[in-house]
Amino acid sequence: MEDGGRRNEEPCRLSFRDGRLASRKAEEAALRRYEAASWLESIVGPLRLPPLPTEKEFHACLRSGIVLCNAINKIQPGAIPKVVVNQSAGTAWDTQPLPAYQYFENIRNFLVAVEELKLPSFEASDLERDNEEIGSAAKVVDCILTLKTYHDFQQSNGGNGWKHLKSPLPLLSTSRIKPHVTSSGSLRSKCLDMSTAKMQQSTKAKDLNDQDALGSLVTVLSNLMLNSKENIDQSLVDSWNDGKTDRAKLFSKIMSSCLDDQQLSFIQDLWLKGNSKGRCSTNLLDKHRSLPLEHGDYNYRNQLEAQEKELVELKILLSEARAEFINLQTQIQKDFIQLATQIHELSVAASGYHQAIKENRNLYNILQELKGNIRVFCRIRPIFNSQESCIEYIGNDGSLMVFDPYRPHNTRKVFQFNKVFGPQTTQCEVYNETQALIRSVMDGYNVCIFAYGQTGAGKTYTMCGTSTGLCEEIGINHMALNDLFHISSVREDITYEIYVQMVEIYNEIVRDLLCQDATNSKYPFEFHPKFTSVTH
Ligand SMILES: Nc1ncnc2c1ncn2[C@@H]1O[C@H](COP(=O)(O)OP(=O)(O)OP(=O)(O)O)[C@@H](O)[C@H]1O
Repeated sequence: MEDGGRRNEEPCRLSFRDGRLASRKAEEAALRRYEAASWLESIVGPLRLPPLPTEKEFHACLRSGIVLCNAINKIQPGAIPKVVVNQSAGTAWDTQPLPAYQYFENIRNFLVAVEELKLPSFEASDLERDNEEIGSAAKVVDCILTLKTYHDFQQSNGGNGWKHLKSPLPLLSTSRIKPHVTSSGSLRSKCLDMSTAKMQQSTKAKDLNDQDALGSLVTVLSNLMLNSKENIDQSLVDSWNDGKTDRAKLFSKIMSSCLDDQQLSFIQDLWLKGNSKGRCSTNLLDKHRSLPLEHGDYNYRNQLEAQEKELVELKILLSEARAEFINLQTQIQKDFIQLATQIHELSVAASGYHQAIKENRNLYNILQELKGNIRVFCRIRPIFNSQESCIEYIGNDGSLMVFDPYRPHNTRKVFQFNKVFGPQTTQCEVYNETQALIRSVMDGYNVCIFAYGQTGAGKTYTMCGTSTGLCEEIGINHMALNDLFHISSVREDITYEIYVQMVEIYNEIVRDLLCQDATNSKYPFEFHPKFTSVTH
């Protein structure tokens, strides 16, 4: 009552679903009928059936048994020695109907022939006019399509191999299958009768080594399974037909649902022998492995076991490598953290260092200021030839006493300088006294060094050196520039731009010494990227 009540609650939904299912099944049955009719026409000639014959039209065509007998005789010559025909009408099925007993003889002969081929059969009554049993039409179509498959298989393999197999249909489609079906009626019990095939496997199945034969076998088995699809889940059939699912897997699934272990073992033996690449389904392999093997199958089993062993070893290696990788990764992370800490410490130290340098520079420049922003040095040139020296005394404190050699007692004079360089003083010693000021230039201070004296006193010699090219005789200008470039290269954090001008002031005339035009005296002159120096 409750069920009935529930059904009444959703009548539309249930009837719609049922209607869709029925329509789909009817459509499928029509297609299969079309396929069967087309094949029969290709074998026995035109049947004068409409393109999509109804079940009634199809049965009417087959009812005399002439078409079926002719078809089986074509694919198995002599299967039915005598086909009863209407002499007046020839072999056409739709001219004059035969008496019932005559066409019954044809149908009976056909069914016997089919049975001898161990193909799915049906009952003669399935073709009777008043038989409306559900599935009777499908059984006839199944039988014809299996006959078609058998024919295709024969053509592709020269007739070899088929006899090893029995179709599932004799077991399932007709009343003859009933003794084989278990009381539970489960799908697993509805299996192929492979016992005969198993016995013959060692002799004839060995012929199926070649890939084409194996492919055909798969096709045939698949078609058989699908032809007997009342034994298979509708979902599997749908999956097969939609073409999206991997057919090899689907085949394996179908086989698993229709065959028992022994039968699976047989199919698998064939598959393994024909498929050296081992592409067969894993499920089948597992089932195959659990069964006792015949001689010759041990190679496959050994190969499988060796590969499994290698796989296990590879897995162990992989896990070890993975663990090692994780260790390394952890170690690298630790190293990175340590490195980051050290870099941070270094940057702190560097900033402290820069601060210290800055303070140092400031102190340095303060010291220069304290020493005096203007410093006056005196350099005494060596005496040449017969000249007489006028130097009386040179003090370390920058004092200098001179006298007139012609009047030595009355003319002594003392002068005070920051420093006095004697006649033996080298260029380097003179530069050392000015170097501290020159370095202040690099910290932004303005510095001017110039030489003053009478003609021939040694101004040019001191500032520019001589043209001998000797290193110890280069002047203060060159040494100062060397020093400036050295400091700029050491202080990488500061970019310096250095320009050079060389000017002569002589007789109140200013002249650019680096200019191509020596007469140019228009001041200010263009800067040259060398150094700046002024001589007097
Ligand atoms: N300290 C020194 N040691 C050796 N030779 C010197 C020294 N000073 C100058 N001389 C030499 O004395 C000569 C005259 O020097 P210099 O040309 O430098 O004088 P000046 O002051 O530049 O003269 P002017 O004003 O006429 O240009 C040069 O031959 C020079 O080599």
